[in-house]
Order: sequence, then structure tokens, then C-alpha cells
Amino acid sequence: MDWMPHNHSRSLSARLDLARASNSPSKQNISPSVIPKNVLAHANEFIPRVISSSASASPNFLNSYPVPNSATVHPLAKKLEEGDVSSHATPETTSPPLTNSPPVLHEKLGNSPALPAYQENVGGTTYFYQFQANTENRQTPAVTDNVPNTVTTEYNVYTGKHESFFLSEDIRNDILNRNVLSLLQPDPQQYPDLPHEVDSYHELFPLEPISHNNLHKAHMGYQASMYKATHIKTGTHYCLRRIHGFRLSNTKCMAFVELWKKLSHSNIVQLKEVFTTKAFGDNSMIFVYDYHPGSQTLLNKHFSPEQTGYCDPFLNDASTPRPYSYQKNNLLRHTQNNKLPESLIWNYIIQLTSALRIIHSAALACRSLDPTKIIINSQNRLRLSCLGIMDVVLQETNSTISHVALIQHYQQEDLSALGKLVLALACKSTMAVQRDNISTALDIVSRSYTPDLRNLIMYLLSTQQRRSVTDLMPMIGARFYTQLDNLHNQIESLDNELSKEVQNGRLFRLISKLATINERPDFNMESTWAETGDRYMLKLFRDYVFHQVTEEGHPWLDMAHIIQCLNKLDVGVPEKICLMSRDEQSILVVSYAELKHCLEQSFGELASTSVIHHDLSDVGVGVDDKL
Ligand SMILES: Nc1ncnc2c1ncn2[C@@H]1O[C@H](COP(=O)(O)OP(=O)(O)OP(=O)(O)O)[C@@H](O)[C@H]1O
Repeated sequence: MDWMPHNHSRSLSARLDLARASNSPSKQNISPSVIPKNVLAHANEFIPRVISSSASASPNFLNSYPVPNSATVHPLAKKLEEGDVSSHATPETTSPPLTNSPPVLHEKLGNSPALPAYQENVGGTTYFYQFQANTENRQTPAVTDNVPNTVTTEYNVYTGKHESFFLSEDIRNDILNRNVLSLLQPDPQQYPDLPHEVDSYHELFPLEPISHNNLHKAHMGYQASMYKATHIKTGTHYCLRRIHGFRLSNTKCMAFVELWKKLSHSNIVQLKEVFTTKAFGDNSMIFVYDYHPGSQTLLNKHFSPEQTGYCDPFLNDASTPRPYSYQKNNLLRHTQNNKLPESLIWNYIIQLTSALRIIHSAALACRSLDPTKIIINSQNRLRLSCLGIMDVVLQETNSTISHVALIQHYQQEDLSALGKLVLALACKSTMAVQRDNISTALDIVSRSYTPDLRNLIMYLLSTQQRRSVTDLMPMIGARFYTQLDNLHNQIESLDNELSKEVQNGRLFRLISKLATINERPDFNMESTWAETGDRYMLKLFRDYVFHQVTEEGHPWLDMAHIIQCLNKLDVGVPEKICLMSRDEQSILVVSYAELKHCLEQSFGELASTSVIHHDLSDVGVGVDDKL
């Protein structure tokens, strides 16, 4: 069978390669009868040429070996015929160690040690061979023991611990959960009134039940609702907060919007844009924010009656009046049993003060520091949401007020709101901050937490003095370092997790390229496109990488082998491997560099005529040093 008849000079090198493929201690001779005469005439002394991995010339991979029926068969083919060797090949791999060698031709030029060469004259052509370096010590034995696609099962593949190879389950689930939430689509039957498009956004999905109760007017008398939406052009998900029935008559407030849009901080939900729309059938004002899937409000997280076992300790049953001391003891007992860890409260304080610091230094005020307007994610990251709305809405309702003049007042209100929030968290009660309950609540804090926490709350609640967020820093003290340390540790562990997966995209793109080429039914009306030329090589390579079998013919699934082969293909190393045709009649000796060239060439052909072409061109870029 001569399926690569068109390049005789290549055939010569191929023969040489095959001779080297039989790189066993007992050297194999190349039968002179298989060397074409027209090549001999020009090359009576032949020295194997160096194959550079970056060679742009036509690759030297067409090393096919027609196996003649005559007596002058190549020794390796002869061995195959005689059944001396198994009819498959061993995978080229160094991990785990193979007891039998793969038919790998190590031509790692540049880093291979200089070994003595010997020469042999065959039919007038001189062949130069290099002795094998320390054959006994090699992890991989001689080729004569094996042929492509077979492994011996004297060892077991190290399956390893799942977690040591892949992202931890917790992180994976968290990410998947967020992805699912981001992709949620509304049921049109459940929400028939939802507009198809609102300005540059579509796929609106309500983040809370749409209230038709006009009494629920959280934003200075305006009803509001929240939607997840997708930007039509970029596909990015955002949060739209709609203020119902709002008509903007004064554009002065848009100066605040510009200031808020510029404010970027890890503890605030960034405002992206503000616009008016009639898409909902009324005059609505839309505030577009970053979307943080999986977030919940602080109210839901810590004060929700829907949580099992939660009830507000300050909620008295009026039908059973009891002496004050009894109630207080009850409160204390309840708080002791249910209190939040102090470290968590300080964690929140550091994040909230950090956000307030940046807001106040931009001459703005939050004005919505409320458990319903602070969102928290699964890693306890707090973000102030709803920023900028009050500036717009209040400007409208009372346009005579100068916001700039009042900003300091609002900032003081922010600090009071922070004091109440910390008190509520320490007592696990939103009712604790009611005027009648504050002294009892502070008493509870004194008994349950350190004086530092009480002092901070007292400072924030004392309205006699002018307070500043920067004054809180000494009260936080060394806890700041603990927070920083925790964050660094978290970053490091995420970095470790990321490093496990960092190669996946590259390998996936490589496999995608192979899969789009291999056994493609037809291309450009050529029914044999996937079976001839470059593609044939890739098909055999696919068998070599993925279809290894044991000597008994059982599938051999070794991820290390697969990944190693793909990495070498991606880089295009000069190392050579033997590929065997499926009928086991022919063997090709081919380098990864040549295979890479085939892949690029064939994929280039496909991509150039494809209707859609996703850019996979960066496959392999800069990975040489990552093997
Ligand atoms: N930027 C955001 N990204 C993701 N989810 C958010 C974002 N902002 C708010 N949410 C979620 O949307 C839902 C509704 O938020 P909203 O601020 O309206 O809370 P609320 O308690 O319903 O307050 P209100 O009384 O103003 O309606 C909450 O579950 C909240 O977690």
C-alpha cells in the first residue's frame, strides 16, 4: 500500500527515520531495496537533517512505509509480520513510567547530549546513527518490544485525588450557581407584561416579585422593582432598578449620576447609566448597575423570619406582658445563643467603612445604608447597592434644596445609619435600633462583645459631635491586618485553584481543532479530504493519543499520556513518534512539529471557508515554556 507516493526525497528521510525508529540496542538495517533510485542518485551520503520546531517549510512528515510483500521488507515491518511485536503501539509518555518503551524518536535538538555516531553504508548511501544514551536507564524500553497504540499493563495509571487536579467542588458549585442565575430567562406566561427590550437591554428577569401594591414605595414615595437584564450588544448582564411613574423634569441631578458612575470600589455596586423609558407603559426611570449573581440582601441573610429558627428578640408578644427584668434576661439569653461572631461584624464594619470612605471623599453620601440596600455574596463580600437613586429622586421632589450644601449632613446621617446597622447586627434585630430599645440593645452589646465594638457604636450614634469615617480607623485597629491577611489567603487559594484549570482552555481549543478536521465527511466537495494528506496524519495521531489499547486489546485511558501528547503537539516539539495505520500495514514516523504544521494547515483551510470563524488562533501561543 503506497498512500504517500508523492515525495521521494521525503521518503528517504522517512526511511532513515524508520531505521531510527527501530532504535534498539540491536540496530536495524534499512533494506537498500526500499530506497528509490532517483533519490540515491542525488544523495549517496545522507546526514539526517535537523528539524526545527519553528520550521516554516513544508514539513517532513510524509514518512510512509509501503510494506512490500517481497523478502526485502523493513525489519520492523518484518517483525510485525512475524508477530515478534505487538500489533499496536505504546504511548509515548514519561508519566507514569512505562516498563516498555514507546516507539519514540528522541530528536530533541538543542538539549540532547552529544552522543557518538556510527555510520553504515547501504547500497551506496551512508547513514549516520547515534548510539542510544544509557539504554538501560531509560524509562522507556526499545521499540522492538512494542508498536504504536499498545501499552503493557504492568503498572497502573495513577488516578490521583480528584481535588488535586480540578477546581474544588465548593468553588465549582459556586461558579456554576452564579452562571445559572446569570442565564435565567423569564417565563413569558408568568410575566406577560415584561417588555421585550428596554433601551439597550433585553431578557429582563425580575429579581423580586413584581409588586402591584402601590403602598410599597421604598424610594421617597416611588415604587421600585429590580430586574436582571442583558445588554443587547455586549451580552453582559446588568441589574436594572426601575423607579415606577417617575418623570424627570430637572436634569441638574445628572451631575450626581456622572459622579456616581465614576465611583468604582470593591464594596459598592457600580452605577453604569441612568435613563428614562416608556417601555413599561409608564414614565419609568432606570438605574443600571453591575449584576452580582447569587447576592442576597443583608436583611435576608441575618434578619429574615424565613430563616429557620430566626425571630427578632425585641419582638414582644404584647398579649403576655412580663416584668422588664424578665424580658431583658430573655433577650440576653437569646442574643448569647444566636449572636454573630464578633470577627464577622468587624469584617462587615471594615468593608462598609471602606465603601463610605471612598463615597465621602468623592463629596457624595450613600443615603441608603440599610440592610435592604446592602447585598452580600457567598464569600461575605458586602456591596452598597442603590447608590445615586436618592440624589436623583430627592432633587426632583424638592428642587429647592441644594444638595451640595446638605452633603455634609447626609454624610453624618450615613454614619448614624452605620451605627444602627452595627447595633442591629450585634443584637440580630432590626427592632433593636428603635429609640425605645437602644439603651437595652447597647447593654446587650456590652455584655456580649468587646468594649471596642460598643465604643464604635456609641461614637457612630452620638450626634453631638461631627464625626468622620476616618476616625473609625483607630477603633478598627489591628483587625484591619487580620482582614488583609484573610483576603490574601483567599486570593492565594483561588490562585491555586485557578492554576489547576489554566491549561484547559488551550487544550480544549486544540482538541476542537482536531475534532473539526478528523473524519470530516466532506470539505469543498472532496469526500476524502479528511482521509488524505495532512489529515491522514492527524487521524492516526488521534488514534495514537486517544485510542491506546493494552496488549490484550483493552482500552487504555491515561490522561497523562493524552495531555502530554497534546502539549507537545501544541508546542510542536521536534520529538518524533510512530503512527500506525489502522490496518497495521504501515508505520509513519513523524515529529510533533510536523503534526502541528498539518493541524494548522488543515484548520486554516477549514477556517478560510467557514461561515462563522471563532478565533482559535492563539492556540499554543507562548506555551513552549509550560510543558
Ligand atoms: N446588583 C445586584 N446584583 C444582583 N442582585 C441584586 C443586586 N441588587 C439587588 N439584588 C437583589 O435583588 C433583590 C431585590 O433587591 P432590592 O434592593 O429591591 O431589595 P428589597 O429588599 O426588595 O428592597 P425594596 O424594599 O427596595 O424593594 C434582592 O434579592 C437583592 O439581593
